[in-house]
Amino acid sequence: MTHAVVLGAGSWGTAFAKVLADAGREVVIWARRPDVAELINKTRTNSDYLPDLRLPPTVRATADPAEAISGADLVVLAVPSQTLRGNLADWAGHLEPDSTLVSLMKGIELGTTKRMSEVIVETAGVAADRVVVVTGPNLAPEIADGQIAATVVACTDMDRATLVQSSISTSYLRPYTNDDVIGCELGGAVKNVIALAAGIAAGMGLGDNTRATLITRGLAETARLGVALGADPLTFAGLAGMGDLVATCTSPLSRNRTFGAHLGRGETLEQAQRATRQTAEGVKSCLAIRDLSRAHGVEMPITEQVERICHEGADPRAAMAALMSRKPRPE
Ligand SMILES: NC(=O)C1=CN([C@@H]2O[C@H](COP(=O)(O)OP(=O)(O)OC[C@H]3O[C@@H](n4cnc5c(N)ncnc54)[C@H](O)[C@@H]3O)[C@@H](O)[C@H]2O)C=CC1
Ligand SMILES: O=C(CO)COP(=O)(O)O
Repeated sequence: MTHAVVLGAGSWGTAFAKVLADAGREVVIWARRPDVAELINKTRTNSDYLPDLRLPPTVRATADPAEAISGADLVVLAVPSQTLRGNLADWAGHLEPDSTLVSLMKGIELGTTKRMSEVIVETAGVAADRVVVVTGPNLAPEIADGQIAATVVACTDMDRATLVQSSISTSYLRPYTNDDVIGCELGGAVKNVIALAAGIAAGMGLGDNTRATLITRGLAETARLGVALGADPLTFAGLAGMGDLVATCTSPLSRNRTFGAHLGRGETLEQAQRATRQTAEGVKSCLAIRDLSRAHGVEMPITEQVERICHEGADPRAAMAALMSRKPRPE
């Protein structure tokens, strides 16, 4: 009997394991720390990340990747974007032939400016049509709590997308298939940077007009980059675009938005990092997205300013002023 493996026992990996189990799959979670695997097996909880979640009995955990991966037909990757390449290089030898690789990551790789599915294809040596991206407005604590949401399952092979769709369909999560992998991945990665901007604005005491402006103009720059990279512009009006952007820019549960709020209150990057523990992907991805946009001659003014605040010590007020003093142009 095959099982699904979730590699990464953080917030989303753990909540996603519950989704798979609720949809009827046997699930093995790989945790980096043996004590986390032991805690999950003994108490059905992962209290560091999702203290209120109780995992179903069809989920078990291990810290041994070979044991977790062998026999799995569905391999879900839920580690930070910037460690994926190194992690997968260690794991690739254990993959079953023709298993489906599911990416939950929302980031762009530093240095290479590659999307996560590209990193997976390259590192695992698998065909692109074996890689499925799951992305949408899916804040882990709400999904873990069984609150209703929808998501997108993107793959160039619709049969594989449909297979993953049925593996994660539950009474509270409604997955839609999509064949625009580029657009879906960009929507997920760039919204983290725009959520940082929304958090920075909130931390500065700016209100709802500012947030709506950042969401809307953030979506415009995401779509501009997407089109330059071959995405379908309509994707950005969907769950992987607007949907995720709204959830992340408005929710206090978002780690990116929360991180931004620390910066907006005048803290340094190091102070914000000390105050927040979980992965805020936009902090690193903003550099890679900025590089990607410049390489393709696409203007991304919000991303540029977020990068300046995060990595060049720019003052949030000066960054906002720079955005407002740009040359007037039609919408
Ligand atoms: N948390 C959420 O609500 C959602 C997160 N995502 C995405 O899922 C991905 C994973 O994020 P989360 O689970 O939320 O992050 P997290 O910070 O909650 O957990 C990350 C996990 O990766 C592990 N990890 C850290 N460094 C590692 C390394 N070098 N090697 C292997 N494992 C390492 C940590 O121990 C932890 O278990 C991110 O790309 C995030 O953008 C996507 C949708 C929702
Ligand atoms: O991707 C997410 C919701 O869809 C989670 O956002 P954060 O990583 O900012 O918490």
